[in-house]
Amino acid sequence: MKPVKVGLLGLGTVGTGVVRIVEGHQEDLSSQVGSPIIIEKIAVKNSDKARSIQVDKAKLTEDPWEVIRDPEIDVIVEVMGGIEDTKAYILEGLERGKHIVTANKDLMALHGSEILAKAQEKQCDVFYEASVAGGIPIIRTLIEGFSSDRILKIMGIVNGTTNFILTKMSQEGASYEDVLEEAQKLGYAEADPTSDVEGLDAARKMAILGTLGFRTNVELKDVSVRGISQVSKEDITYAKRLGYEMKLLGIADREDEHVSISVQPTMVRKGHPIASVSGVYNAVYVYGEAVGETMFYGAGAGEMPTATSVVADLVAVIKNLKLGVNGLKAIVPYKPKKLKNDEQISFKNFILLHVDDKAGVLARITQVFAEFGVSLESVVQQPNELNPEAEIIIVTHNATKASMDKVLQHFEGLAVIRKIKSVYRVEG
Ligand SMILES: NC(=O)C1=CN([C@@H]2O[C@H](COP(=O)(O)OP(=O)(O)OC[C@H]3O[C@@H](n4cnc5c(N)ncnc54)[C@H](OP(=O)(O)O)[C@@H]3O)[C@@H](O)[C@H]2O)C=CC1
Ligand SMILES: N[C@@H](CC=O)C(=O)O
Ligand code: NA
Repeated sequence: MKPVKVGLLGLGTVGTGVVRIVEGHQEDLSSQVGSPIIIEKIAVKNSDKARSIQVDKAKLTEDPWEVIRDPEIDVIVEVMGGIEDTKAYILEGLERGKHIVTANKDLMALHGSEILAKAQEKQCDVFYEASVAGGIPIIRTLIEGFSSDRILKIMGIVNGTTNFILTKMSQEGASYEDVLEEAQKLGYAEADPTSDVEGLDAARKMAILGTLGFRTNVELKDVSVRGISQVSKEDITYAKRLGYEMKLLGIADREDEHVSISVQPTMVRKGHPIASVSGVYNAVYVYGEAVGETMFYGAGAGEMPTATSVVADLVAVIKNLKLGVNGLKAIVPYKPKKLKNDEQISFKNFILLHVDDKAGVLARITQVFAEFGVSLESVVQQPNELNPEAEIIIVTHNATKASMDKVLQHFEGLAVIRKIKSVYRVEG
């Protein structure tokens, strides 16, 4: 029973959880893999920093290369974040025959195919369950659970920080800035929270899910992204009044082998299972041709949920080590990529307009929709209490993105429309 030696890159929110679980669940873990698991070395930025757990100082180093080059280490667990330097550490680790577990979606979304190719060449494992929806085993589910099905749609609340913010804004009327600060304190937000609130973090996760779900190489540049920084309390109030919850939703779908992947604030009808996912919780809804609707729910960020996935990957690597089957190719993105164009992408829309309060305005507006072939589900006009203008709230039926863009372009030049206040995708 030779112990398996692990090198840890990073001892922040996630790294601390990894140490807690490896130490706290040692008996259970070693009985599953057949040998003790030892965290041999840990790279940190500042080895003098006070930590919330006790670690043997002799294990700490400020030089990640020391971990990578240690011949005793079998598996590298990368939970320090970063892209270019981190990629170099991981590639060198693989070159030296070390298996990799990472929580780093930034890295996997941008360089996943190169890293996985290197892993293949070296017959090593690279597992990255924590990179999408922290504590939810969604990557394993797409690779193994749905290996027999053909996935048509994936919808995900895959960023805990923004779901936490939108929930607090909706339920408590809290301000965007205050809630963001709270999410940072709780360890949910990225080092630079712009990537959370502007949707980039979710886009990276959707690129990973899209690749696994559709077996085609979805790259970050294929994902259209809009974040939540422009979502106002007023928008959230309207959403609730109409029976929707505002969510930052990643949506990946395919029809006839053409795919589209996007991230945007979306009004989700309250009856849909994803509408009730609140706080830091994440959920991934998967629709498969054979299985139909499924949904996976759990904490998407935070120390212990994320570390659970990291350590589960570690267990998987060690089991493979014992069986001598590391480096098996799990998902091959073998399909040529065909992205939908704007004529093929279609969804329902919510539009809030501020307009002149006079006769004929509503007719003029509905005429524009008709001109571009957009059919309407509902239209409500109400006076604006503060201004001598009216508000028109429109929900369309499914409309192509191309025709909606034309409608909105036309509205820009229409004198009776004072302002296109908000436009959101509607789901559910
Ligand atoms: N936080 C979360 O809920 C989740 C995070 N992730 C991902 O996990 C990874 C880690 O996140 P998180 O734990 O929150 O990050 P933290 O910022 O809390 O921790 C980063 C750790 O890495 C160390 N580190 C940073 N740069 C270097 C460097 N150049 N050399 C050596 N050590 C370094 C830091 O050292 P020091 O302690 O000395 O500062 C720290 O221990 C990221 O990729 C993140 O995207 C994924 C899912 C959820
Ligand atoms: N910042 C991310 C952390 C997990 O990936 C989030 O808020 O979901
Ligand atoms: Na996960």
